[in-house]
Amino acid sequence: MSIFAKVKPQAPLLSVKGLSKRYGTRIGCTDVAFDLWPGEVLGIVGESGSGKSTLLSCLAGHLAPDTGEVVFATASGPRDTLRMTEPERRRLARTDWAFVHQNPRDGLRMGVTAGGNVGERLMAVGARNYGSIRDAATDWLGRVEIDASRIDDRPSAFSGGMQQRLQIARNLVTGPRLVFMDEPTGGLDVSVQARLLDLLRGLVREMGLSAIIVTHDLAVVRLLADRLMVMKSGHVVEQGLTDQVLDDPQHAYTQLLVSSVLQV
Ligand SMILES: Nc1ncnc2c1ncn2[C@@H]1O[C@H](COP(=O)(O)OP(=O)(O)OP(=O)(O)O)[C@@H](O)[C@H]1O
Repeated sequence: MSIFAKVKPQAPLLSVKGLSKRYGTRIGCTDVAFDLWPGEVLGIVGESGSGKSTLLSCLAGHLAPDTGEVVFATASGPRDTLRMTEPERRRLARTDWAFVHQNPRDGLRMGVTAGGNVGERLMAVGARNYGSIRDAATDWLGRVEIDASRIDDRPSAFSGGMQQRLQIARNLVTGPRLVFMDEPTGGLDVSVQARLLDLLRGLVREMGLSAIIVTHDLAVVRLLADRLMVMKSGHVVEQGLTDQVLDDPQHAYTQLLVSSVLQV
């Protein structure tokens, strides 16, 4: 291990303060605040309707919150992404961020080949050489355990697990600095989930990814997340190191969440 490995970076990658979103009188999420440090994986858990998706959508710029700030460490310094122009935010989403949807159909272009799905993301950030784009696509298909012989197949010919792995390749090929994931293993068979989780864990470690993962599955955060945030009725009720929160939950709701899983 490098002697620098344990030195904390000087600035958070993402710094969120006072983030709130209402739908009319209903609370989506309220007064959310946290820092995400480079290389850190944050899990957001909570029951259905607790505000996880609302929060993730606000963080990723898909939904405008009512109040708050989401400061990202851009290459030219910290910027509040909520105060960026739409083209600026779109550029950031293309170059620095990635978003893995629960349903791969929302994150893939189903009419484009597997190789095209990966390659077009490289082209969007300026790659032009056909040969090296195809090489990178082949390499990434291999990294997500899709046989190179499938490069010219469309995702519609893939299984659900393969589609999700292709979506991950499409998102990671450009080396994003922050990855948002919305229930990345949801909707898959248990054995397929386990394999995908294993793959994701390998990639997260190998690439030193910073990620925010929304899930209702505590096994996913146990394996992937360094830190955990527990939400209930739009509020963050507890946050801390994943093992600490899961092994010694302080809030009654977290205790219930953890014990209900253990009883299954
Ligand atoms: N478009 C919308 N219009 C009105 N209310 C909404 C809308 N989207 C979400 N809500 C409400 O906001 C609250 C938080 O919902 P959200 O979808 O963020 O929760 P969640 O934790 O992601 O749930 P799930 O795990 O079921 O996806 C809920 O009360 C929900 O009914």
